[in-house]
Amino acid sequence: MSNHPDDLKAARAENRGLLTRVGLFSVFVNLLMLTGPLFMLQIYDRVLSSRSEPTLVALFVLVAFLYLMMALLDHSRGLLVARVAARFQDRLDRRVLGATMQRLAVRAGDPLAQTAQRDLDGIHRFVGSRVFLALFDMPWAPIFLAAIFIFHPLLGVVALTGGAILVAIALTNQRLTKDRQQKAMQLSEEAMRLEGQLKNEAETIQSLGMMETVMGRWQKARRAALEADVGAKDRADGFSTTSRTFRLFLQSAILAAGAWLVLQNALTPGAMIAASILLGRALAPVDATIGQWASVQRAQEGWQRLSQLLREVPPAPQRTPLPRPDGRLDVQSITVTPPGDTRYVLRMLAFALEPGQALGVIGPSGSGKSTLARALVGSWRLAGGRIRLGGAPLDQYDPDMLGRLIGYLPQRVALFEGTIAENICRFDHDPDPNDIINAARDAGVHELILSLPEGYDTRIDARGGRLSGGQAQRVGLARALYGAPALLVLDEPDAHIDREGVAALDLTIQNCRERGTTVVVIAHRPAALQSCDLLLVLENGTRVAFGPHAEVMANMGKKKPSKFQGRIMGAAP
Ligand SMILES: Nc1ncnc2c1ncn2[C@@H]1O[C@H](COP(=O)(O)OP(=O)(O)OP(=O)(O)O)[C@@H](O)[C@H]1O
Repeated sequence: MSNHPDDLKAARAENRGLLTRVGLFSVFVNLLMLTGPLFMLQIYDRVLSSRSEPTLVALFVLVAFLYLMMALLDHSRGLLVARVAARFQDRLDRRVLGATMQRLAVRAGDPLAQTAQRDLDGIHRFVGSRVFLALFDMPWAPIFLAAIFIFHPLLGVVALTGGAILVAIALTNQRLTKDRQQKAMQLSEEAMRLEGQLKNEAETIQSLGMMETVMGRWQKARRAALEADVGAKDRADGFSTTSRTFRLFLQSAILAAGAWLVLQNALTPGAMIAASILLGRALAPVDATIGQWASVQRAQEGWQRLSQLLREVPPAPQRTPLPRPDGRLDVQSITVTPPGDTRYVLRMLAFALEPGQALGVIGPSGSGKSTLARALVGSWRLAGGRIRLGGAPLDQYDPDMLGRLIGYLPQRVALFEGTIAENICRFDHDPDPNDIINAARDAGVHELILSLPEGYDTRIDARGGRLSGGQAQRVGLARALYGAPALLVLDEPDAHIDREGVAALDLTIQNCRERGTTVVVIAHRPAALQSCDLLLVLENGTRVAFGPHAEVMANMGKKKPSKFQGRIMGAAP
């Protein structure tokens, strides 16, 4: 567990000044709430008995002024909490999305990361709402109840007993609705996740004729979420109605008790009415909180989940900027386990490359090639060993800087909504157009981009838009080459390309090598590895051969060929 300061608490502390003001305004608003009961007292006990019209007018003007003040203060605290909520969200937006991305990059589908942004929204909505203000009014309930005691102890006892019953209803509500609400939220999350997946894979679903079945699955998930939601709402509504009705009944009960006391000449009619109003004021925040309990709970649980996520994904520490490294790559006995897993997928793997060398990595499916690529680009942490680039361990580089030093073409190329140029320069704020064009030239995709209607300014969507799989992969290669990285890691760059594309790739690797860029290429087809001077063979996460390309191939040929070796040796370029 990290010992970095809790981001949520820090964001809350930043708003302490505003929240203190909300508290202060709440003091005055609650004091001004006494206007109604006091007015009532004066009308019944002073105006009606003295039959003085000037007193009535004076009191009325005073009351109008006090109510105006109360409205202004209440509105001001409403404005303040809206700003607190906005500031809180703005302070945490980047941090939460950053932690979400960091977590999802290594643990796809992580539940904490999936809900993080919605949790932050839930807190934002709660803090900016009236029910949040009700929490500031809550401490005044005992004071109002004590004031009722001053009128008459019997009224105080009625009010206190009623208040205790209402609090008991609130606590029971919390205990009994919690599980249902959690279940409803969880099912709704699942349905939303499924919906997101369906939208992303709409094309595949349609072409595989899966529309009916997946829609059925989705509808089942939605119905389950709806049913749970209705169940949770039913129970919450039951409590809310009980609490509201009981509060109204209590006001009548206190009026009845007051009337009885008036009949006994133990109380004035003004005090009877004032006590009833005071009771209403005292219990209003409890009632409001019960009515909006779902949003209170959502915010509370969201806070806990967010707090756990931010604790588990601390912000990247500030690194002393290192000088730009050369392409020396030293992989020192690394052991890698996939995030959230305990299996070793790479074990004690070691090799070293000099600037300008190119290493081809081959091995059967599941042997750990992509895992090596992820470890080399620093996206998967090492369980043991070290990787050094230009002499410095990868974790000593600033992550963004590392991203620029290492060009990476993942197995599944993901492009982003924007122009081709923006995609190549990774949405750099102030890119040098020459760097973009050079990267595209190096990737052999410049001519192709020029042939598009708007050239480099052609807009594409997340799926590549009008680009074919092979074209998207070459744009991905240009993106990897942008900024002349010190190390280039290509994971199956030949997956979607034809013979011509393979020749272009070969040229790209040669050019990189001449510039001193170290290249690691993972490929199934030997043709894609022609310009690699070294070969690494992986099997079951361990190194079974490493050395000059020709030597490794020759040795593999001498051994009794395994199914995989046979494929590699026999495959035509
Ligand atoms: N995110 C993950 N979580 C858990 N295990 C994983 C994860 N990604 C890969 N693995 C496991 O790690 C092992 C190595 O996978 P890797 O993707 O590195 O193989 P590969 O050699 O690149 O295979 P291929 O040639 O099919 O792409 C496999 O057994 C795989 O099941």
